Amino acid sequence: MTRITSVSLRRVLDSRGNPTVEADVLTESGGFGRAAAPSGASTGEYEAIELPPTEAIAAARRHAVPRLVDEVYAGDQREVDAALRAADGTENFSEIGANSAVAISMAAAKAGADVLGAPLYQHLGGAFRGDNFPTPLGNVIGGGEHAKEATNIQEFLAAPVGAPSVSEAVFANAKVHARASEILDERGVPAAKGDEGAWAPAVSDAEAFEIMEEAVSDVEDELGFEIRFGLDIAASEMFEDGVYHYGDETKTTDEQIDYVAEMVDEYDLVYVEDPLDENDYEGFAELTDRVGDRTLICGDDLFVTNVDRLQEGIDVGAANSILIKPNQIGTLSDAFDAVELASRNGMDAVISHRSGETEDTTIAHLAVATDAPFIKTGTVQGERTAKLNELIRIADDAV
Ligand SMILES: O=C(O)[C@@H](CO)OP(=O)(O)O
Ligand SMILES: [Mg+2]
Repeated sequence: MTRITSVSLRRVLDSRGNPTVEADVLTESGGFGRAAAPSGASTGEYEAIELPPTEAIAAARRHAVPRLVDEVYAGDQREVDAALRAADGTENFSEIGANSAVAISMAAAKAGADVLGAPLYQHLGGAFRGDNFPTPLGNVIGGGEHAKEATNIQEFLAAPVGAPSVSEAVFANAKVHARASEILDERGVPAAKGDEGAWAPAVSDAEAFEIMEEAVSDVEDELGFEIRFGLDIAASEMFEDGVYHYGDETKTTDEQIDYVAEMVDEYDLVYVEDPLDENDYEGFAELTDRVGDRTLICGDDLFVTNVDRLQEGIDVGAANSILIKPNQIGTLSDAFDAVELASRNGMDAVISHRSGETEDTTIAHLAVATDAPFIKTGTVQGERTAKLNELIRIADDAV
């Protein structure tokens, strides 16, 4: 039997040194699952609500735990997540906190997998899951909300699309990260690291494009397979008073669309996330119309893993992919619904970490379970390598 017999919650450290919620779920037959909530810095306006961990834990103990313990089967994820929603009673988890909800949802999934003796990706993806692996999008240079005084564009992401295996892809991104450091050195530019372990040099976006192009092509030559790159512009963070702010310069929406379209062609970008403000479905649609045949235009803050917002986007052709972050919506069931709606409409679903992370590896399993073309989960740094190494283990049948 997989009935949940205990849910315990505690505060643990995240990678920024902030407290976050960790959940342990135990079942009648001895199944065990543990998971921790990640946390964003460049959060979308429409994300589910993250409460201060102490409050989220107290509220979840009061409202959610009694609805789970002795009531729900860990293997029945829909039932677990419905109990979380019922316990919360709001649209956006403002009562128990999306951080408590997602930690419990993921921990229950792991307990369910444990009971079955199956790896999590198989429990979530089913026996007839494909045998594809996601290409890791690796954050190599970044700024925005993740590092002060660095690039305006939040993330420059290496994408080893031609790697023959997930392991070679992971190591390729690490090489691009190392090569970018050498190039910065050659140019005499010192660089600290941002929240996700990307280099955070005080260079212009134009210079970051050059460095990425050089780093990617050097590693491509060395390894002999295709490596491209992409961006998370996180444009909502730049958008104020109707214009996009690049330091002292500004761009109107039309100029922003032209700029991104030009960069897609000049650098053969494989992926562009949040090129426009989170409320600008029309701008997204125009850009997708212009370049969506040759690159992924991905909605993160635009869709916030929410099926209603995604449906709005589908109706106007606002993007051709969606970023999936379980904590933006609060449960794995909701995240799966978003993946399903996207794929029914011919859109790609890309699975993603947050800038504040823990050693939790759930998203590696989620990416394999959902057959995601890409997973965005950093390049180096422990909380990022936890997921990358888990992908290697999954490919090696070692989880
Ligand atoms: O914008 C993003 O895609 C993420 C992760 O890279 O950042 P944050 O978690 O700060 O929202
Ligand atoms: Mg983003």
